[in-house]
Amino acid sequence: MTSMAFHYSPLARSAVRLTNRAFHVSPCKSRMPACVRSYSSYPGPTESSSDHKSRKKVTLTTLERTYRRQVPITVMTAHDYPSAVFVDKSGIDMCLVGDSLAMVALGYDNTNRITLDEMLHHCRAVARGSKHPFLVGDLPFGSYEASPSHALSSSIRMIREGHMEAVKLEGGVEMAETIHKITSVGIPVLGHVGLTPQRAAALGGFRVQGKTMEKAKKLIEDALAVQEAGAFAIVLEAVPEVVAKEITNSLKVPTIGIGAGAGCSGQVLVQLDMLGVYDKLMPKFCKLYAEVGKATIAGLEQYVQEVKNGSFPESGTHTYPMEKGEEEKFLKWISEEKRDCLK
Ligand SMILES: Nc1nc(=O)c2c([nH]1)NC[C@@H]1CN(c3ccc(C(=O)N[C@@H](CCC(=O)O)C(=O)O)cc3)CN21
Ligand SMILES: CC(C)C(=O)C(=O)O
Repeated sequence: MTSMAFHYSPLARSAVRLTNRAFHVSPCKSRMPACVRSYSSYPGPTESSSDHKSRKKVTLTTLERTYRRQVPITVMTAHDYPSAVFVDKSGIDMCLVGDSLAMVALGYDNTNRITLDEMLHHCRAVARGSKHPFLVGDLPFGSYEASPSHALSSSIRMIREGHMEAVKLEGGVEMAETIHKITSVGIPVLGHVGLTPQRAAALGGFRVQGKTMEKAKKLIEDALAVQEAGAFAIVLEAVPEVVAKEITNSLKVPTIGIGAGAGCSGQVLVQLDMLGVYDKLMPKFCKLYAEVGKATIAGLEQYVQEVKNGSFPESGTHTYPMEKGEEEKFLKWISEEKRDCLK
């Protein structure tokens, strides 16, 4: 496709050049639920600060408006129902079922083992939990590289069987024809350039990309090709801050950075990393926002201790009574049975 060849020139950059400042978004008011059912000792879920009940569904139009207003787009991964509910409740704009789940949720050493069928299983669970964010499913390794039509059938499955609204795929200039094919039938595509983990072996591991002038130029060409092929946004993973900023300024679509600095139009992190759950790998770019892993182990250890010493479960609190008067009758019958047995 000759039309897909891009030659970057800093002078020919898009007119919609955005300055990426830190934008202050006023927090939504928090509201307690009017009525909390309490038929068990579990008090029920509480409302988060983003007041998810009154939230509108995020669509491509919403995302475009957010980008135009220069408000950073928030993206977070989810891989199952509870992690999707957390994303939904916290006011995140876009929920990504990333193939990093192969590592963080399934324990593989890289992302290439997971199949499309396995991804679809996780995507459906996420779709059940995340009702407001825009939903993107990652096309896993092997499900889109062979040909544009192979990629299109995988994308259709992602929408129909995975209940996602868009797909993400890794690659630059070489994937432009594929992205064009998918977007031309109305399936939104999120591009992904820079460190593309599915190609980690060829890249020599999970390495920062675009560290030399020549490699940075190639990244800009890749991003422009992905944009021109119809991607609605592009993930920039592990690229120097200055390069990510320049790519962002060159594009008419938002960039979603991960390890790419604050100059991007939005940010994404892997949920189990930023919550301090996954402990095998912690990329330099990841900030720890909670220590859920530590809290979980402390909770489990206390449970072990209390079961062993008999303080859990507590009678009356975690137990069920018989109907009124039935316990006495039952105990009396038991003692009579025992007496009969001893005869
Ligand atoms: N749990 C998890 N979090 C992720 O963010 C993530 C995955 N898994 N798996 C797929 C990719 C791989 N990612 C990674 C993993 C490690 C580094 C990392 O440690 N990079 C080194 C720099 C190496 C170099 O100099 O090139 C670093 O210091 O951050 C970066 C991205 C991001 N993705
Ligand atoms: C980190 C994001 C961008 C991703 O690709 C994933 O979670 O797989």
